[in-house]
Amino acid sequence: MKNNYKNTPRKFNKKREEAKEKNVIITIKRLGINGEGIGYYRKKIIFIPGALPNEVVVAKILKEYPHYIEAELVRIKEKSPDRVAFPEKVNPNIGGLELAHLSYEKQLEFKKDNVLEALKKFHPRGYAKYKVKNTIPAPDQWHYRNKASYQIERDHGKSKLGLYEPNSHNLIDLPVMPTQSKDTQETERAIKDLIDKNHVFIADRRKHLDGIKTIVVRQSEATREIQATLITIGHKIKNLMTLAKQIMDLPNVVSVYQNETDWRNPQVWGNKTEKLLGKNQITEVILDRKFELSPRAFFQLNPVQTETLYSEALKFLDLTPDQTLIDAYSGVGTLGILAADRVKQVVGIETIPEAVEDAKHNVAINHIRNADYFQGSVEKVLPELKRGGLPIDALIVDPPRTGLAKSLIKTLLQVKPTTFVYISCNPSTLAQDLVLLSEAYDVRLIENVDMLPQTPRCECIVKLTLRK
Ligand SMILES: C[S@@+](CC[C@H](N)C(=O)[O-])C[C@H]1O[C@@H](n2cnc3c(N)ncnc32)[C@H](O)[C@@H]1O
Repeated sequence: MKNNYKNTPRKFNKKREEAKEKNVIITIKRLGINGEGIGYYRKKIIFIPGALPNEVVVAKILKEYPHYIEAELVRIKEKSPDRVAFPEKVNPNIGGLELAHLSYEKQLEFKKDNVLEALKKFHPRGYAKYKVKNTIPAPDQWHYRNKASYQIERDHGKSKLGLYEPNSHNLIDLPVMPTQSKDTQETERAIKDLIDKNHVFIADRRKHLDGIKTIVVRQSEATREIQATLITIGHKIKNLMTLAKQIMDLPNVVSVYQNETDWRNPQVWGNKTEKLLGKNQITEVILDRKFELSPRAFFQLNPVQTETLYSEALKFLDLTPDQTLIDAYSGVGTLGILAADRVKQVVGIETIPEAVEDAKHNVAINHIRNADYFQGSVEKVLPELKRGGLPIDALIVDPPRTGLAKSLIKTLLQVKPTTFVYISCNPSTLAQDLVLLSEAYDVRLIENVDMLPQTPRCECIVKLTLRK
């Protein structure tokens, strides 16, 4: 098999250029949580992205730290039977394809092991008895992402559109991204061409130039509608409206937004979002319910697996008609709306105001009468609702990668909902949260759904049972 790493020109950032160049031969022992090969060199752990367990590789040391070494794969001397060909014409340095050189079967095993390793590391009470099920595979392992968020830059008079190499300012132009859906990829590239054609400014930090910084394209799987958002540095960008009109003429585009940010903001999105043209939202359908989505609202980006994830979560919830279900970290209201006909009432909590507006609207369009959504942080709003007399007997939490706030865990250990399901996209914060939650709850079952093939990421569903 061709060694895809051998002929790939790799760009080095400054830190790497300064690093001492040194080639070493390493036997890879296992994969790290980010999918990198791990071996040992002079008793120090050495991380080699792109290398697989049981391979013998030649690696170049990039940087040596007191407890570990970062290295780059130069050549594979002994290849793993689990290695598969890395997609052609794709730069292996981009994020999102960290496991694309590993067979899919082994990717699924890796994702389960990642959960087991996190449990072993933080050892919540009784963890050895947790049943972690085999990872549910995704039917489509390529072209599944229905949202793209690409950065745009001008480099020597030519524009580049793609993703930054992890931990660097090196933007990799991405004419091909094999996990991205064809429509979102083509729309991104078409918008880039229109930016060039209309001479719309691209933001430039060094020259203090306002302009477009990021292009976000999201498509509904059900209706095929596309929403495009131009994230800009500064508000007034010359020819932006002309550009928006031309974007509206692209296939399936129904809505164009501008989101404004500034260089001080480390996040992709700024706080001001304004519709330029078209519809307010695009409509997605999940398990026969409709969901209208504003640009900033979170929504899973693998629509086929989203149905699997939510179906499994609903099974785990095991609700009864007398219960009040709290949908914590509710986004546009998905889980609560899907569960509404099984309980007395649903109360959702979410920080992003636009997502809360979407959730309320989604309640209405699905003709649901027993669900309400509140804006604010779960750690603040949940105790307020409790003080106001709301019964909290069923709870689903679906936090971001950072997991649950300690103050929220404290509240939960006092409130003790009898039905409790935790959806997590980060086994490490999940395991740490379980250390505290296992003071009052047992964990019997963890389901793992592969939402993002070719990446080390996984989505766990945990059923917590209140100890008697
Ligand atoms: C992983 S998403 C889950 C969304 C939703 N459950 C779904 O399946 O689409 C996490 C959501 O939590 C929101 N969020 C982040 N921190 C929060 C907090 N402290 N309190 C409430 N919501 C929060 C984010 O805006 C995002 O919508």
